Amino acid sequence: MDTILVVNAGSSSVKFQIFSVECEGRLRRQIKGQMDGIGARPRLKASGAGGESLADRAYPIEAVPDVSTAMGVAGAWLREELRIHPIAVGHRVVHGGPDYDKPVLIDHGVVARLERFINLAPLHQPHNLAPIRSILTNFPTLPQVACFDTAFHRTHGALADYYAIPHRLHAEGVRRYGFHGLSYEYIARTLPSVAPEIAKRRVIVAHLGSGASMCAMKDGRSVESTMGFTALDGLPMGTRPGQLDPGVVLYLLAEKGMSAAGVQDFLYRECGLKGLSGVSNDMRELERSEDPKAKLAIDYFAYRIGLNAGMLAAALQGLDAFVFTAGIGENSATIRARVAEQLGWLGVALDPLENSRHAPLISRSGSLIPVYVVPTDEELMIAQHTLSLLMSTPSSNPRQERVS
Ligand SMILES: Nc1ncnc2c1ncn2[C@@H]1O[C@H](COP(=O)(O)OP(=O)(O)O)[C@@H](O)[C@H]1O
Ligand SMILES: CC(=O)OP(=O)(O)O
Ligand SMILES: [Mg+2]
Repeated sequence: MDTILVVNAGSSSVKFQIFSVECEGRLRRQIKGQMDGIGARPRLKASGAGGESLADRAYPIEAVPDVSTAMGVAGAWLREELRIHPIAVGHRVVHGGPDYDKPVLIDHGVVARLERFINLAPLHQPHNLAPIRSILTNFPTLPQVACFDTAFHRTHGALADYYAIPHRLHAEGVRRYGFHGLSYEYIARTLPSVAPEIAKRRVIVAHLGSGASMCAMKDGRSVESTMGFTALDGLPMGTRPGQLDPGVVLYLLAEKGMSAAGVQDFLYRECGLKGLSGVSNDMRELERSEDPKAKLAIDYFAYRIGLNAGMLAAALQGLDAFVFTAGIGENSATIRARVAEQLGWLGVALDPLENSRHAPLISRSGSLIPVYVVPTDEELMIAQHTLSLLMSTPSSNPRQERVS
């Protein structure tokens, strides 16, 4: 059986999936797993196509100290115990910079170019590149494909690409990229089947997970996004503040004597829902908490989503539908209801029963703007890109280069 391994490496976890390549290039998910708690309480969990558990193993902290090691452990489990030898590996890479507007076959030159963006995505890029390097070293002939979070947004116009700073900085890459593009691309490709009446129209998609952003889409293409040069901008997130006056950064540097590295760490790890609530970065815990600051963090999250939706509706010059996706968007009826309240002025009216059931369409029949919940699937998107790139690049010839 020909299989594709998909790797989505985050700051403290490595998620992976195995897809089999069926006839006519169809993909079927065979295994879904993750190694999380890296550096704290490492645990490998995996399930098969029917949801049955294939592994649930805890490791001592020193056995899995980093993402690279985690990838090695998960890879050894797939190869040695399940005898899986993929024909290719597809990776999520968060930052592709100005040059990559589509997935690319990886070689050492590509890795060197992507290393330039490590400081622009410090929570993600180093972890995205670690498994790529480790596979390049250990299986140099195994084709690897990088799929970028930024690529989907490269269709946005020049006005959406600029900051009001001197042109020379734009020329060297200081631009508004936007992220979560693999998720938005999946939603754009899925809308024609789940909601054909709005797929070609003006849609705001809210990807609300640990990282959170919104994308203004028209005819399935990105027109605007709340994220910019880095994945810090826009909505408040688990540990990132979202939109922030750059004067705050100057204050931290000049008045608080923080170093650049200290500010980076602060902005990526200490702010957002965690900083504002002082309780947790996890929305489930905030929803359970009685602490008034947890309530404030939830209010702030919903308020900022409402404000940003107004901005994106202006970019689209109107709005025909709103879509929720990702961990919070797919699972939290409470947050969806709070966001819908913020969008009431646009004519959004939720159906509480459909919302509590996480139905695909959660607005009332009279709602001026229909509201959908569409589960995202970044991994399937990566597998599809990987397969099509392999098929269109004869030199990568996966069947000849299979590792055994
Ligand atoms: N049932 C739920 N209710 C509220 N929030 C949830 C629920 N399930 C997951 N979440 C939230 O989803 C977020 C993680 O989303 P996810 O898309 O998996 O993020 P990432 O891929 O960036 O790690 C966490 O904040 C988690 O609390
Ligand atoms: C880009 C980004 O914020 O990704 P994630 O939501 O996976 O942290
Ligand atoms: Mg994510």
